[in-house]
Amino acid sequence: MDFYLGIDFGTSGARAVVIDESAHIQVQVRYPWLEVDSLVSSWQKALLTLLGQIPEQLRREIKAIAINGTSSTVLLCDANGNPVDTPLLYNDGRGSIVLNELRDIAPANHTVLSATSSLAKLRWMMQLPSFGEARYFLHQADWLGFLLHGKLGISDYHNALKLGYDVEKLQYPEWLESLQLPIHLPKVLPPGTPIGEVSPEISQQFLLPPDCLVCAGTTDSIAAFLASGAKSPGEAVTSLGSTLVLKLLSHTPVEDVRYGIYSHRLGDLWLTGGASNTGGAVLREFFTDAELENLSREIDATKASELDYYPLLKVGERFPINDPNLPPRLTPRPENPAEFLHGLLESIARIETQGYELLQKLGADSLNQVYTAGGGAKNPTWNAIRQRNLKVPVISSLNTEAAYGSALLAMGR
Ligand SMILES: Nc1ncnc2c1ncn2[C@@H]1O[C@H](COP(=O)(O)OP(=O)(O)O)[C@@H](O)[C@H]1O
Ligand SMILES: O=C(CO)[C@H](O)[C@H](O)COP(=O)(O)O
Repeated sequence: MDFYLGIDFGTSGARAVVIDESAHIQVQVRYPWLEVDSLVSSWQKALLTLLGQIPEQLRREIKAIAINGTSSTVLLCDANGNPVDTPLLYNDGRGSIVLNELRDIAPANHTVLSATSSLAKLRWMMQLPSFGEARYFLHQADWLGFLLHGKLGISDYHNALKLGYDVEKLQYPEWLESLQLPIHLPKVLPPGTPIGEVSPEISQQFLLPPDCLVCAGTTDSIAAFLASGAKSPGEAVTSLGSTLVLKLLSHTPVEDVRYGIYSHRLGDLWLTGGASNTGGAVLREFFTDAELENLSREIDATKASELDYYPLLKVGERFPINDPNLPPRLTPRPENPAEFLHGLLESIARIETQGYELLQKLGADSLNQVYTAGGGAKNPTWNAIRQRNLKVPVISSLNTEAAYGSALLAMGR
């Protein structure tokens, strides 16, 4: 029997899922980030540890692998694929200082005109002393794929969107090519396209078949969409992970950088959406997962909390307000922890609702139901609060793990 491996590199950790030809899960393993390592060494350690945790008899039958990373997490590498500096994570807003320069280069209202876009990060990185050694600009998923197949500088059009890649014409646009940037931008393939076989070293080290294919990957929120089972325009997936990410499947794309809205291509349809900096990471600042579960049970989801927060860990928001200077709003904080949590869950639900209303106002298909992915999906109280705000059914996903979606991508689904 053939098996397929999906690996999700998220904010709080990495996860791997192996499925069989009927998409049934055979094994799933997790690797939480440890503070001790540098980013790239923790990514590499996670990749190799997760591979090693898959039972040998399954590894020997894996036919294809796909990896998703967090979107617009980027790094510079030398000619051998060695990172030359620290990566910039998806929500890093240092690109804000180059936005005026980008506005003179890119078309008005283009997705790259965000402080956290991959192109803004690249322009910021160009002033680093280490840039002189850099030969490739890669996304997290591209570099991790390279560790397995050994081919440097290959990406997918989901990860490449925020670099400025034109996902309608399937090419880098003229205005970007004409910059003649002194670095290789990745070659871009459709997500799930086989890039090559695992390297002989990886095949021998992990007893993977020599002809095991590594495929072009995707981003974590799109992998979560693929995992959910959503298929028809009007269906949406909200990723309630460390961040809040919305994806509403539509017949037409929507792009409006004023609100941090962009659209990913999915076959001949479009995943309209955006990624907020609010989400589970803010909850984790105040509550353990066990406290979230226990305190949520004390909340009456039929009643709206009067507390009106904008839950952020630090200054800066991407969507539905695209403002690198937006401050967190987390007061007044009630004595009762359940009341405080109710305010946080309700406020994040209001941001989610505002996001979907904006997408529909700007031309996306009408929302008819919302699947949920990520760690927050397991909270029935939150799902009920969200359903009350969204006024459409909030239903359970086929699978809430992005790694399952990447395994489906590897299988060619
Ligand atoms: N019962 C719960 N209710 C709400 N949120 C939860 C619950 N359990 C975990 N979470 C949140 O899920 C998040 C982790 O989800 P996950 O999908 O692993 O995130 P990511 O992929 O972004 O790292 C944490 O930030 C945590 O706050
Ligand atoms: O918030 C994030 C991390 O979880 C990423 O930005 C997320 O992947 C959203 O980006 P995209 O819509 O391109 O997938």
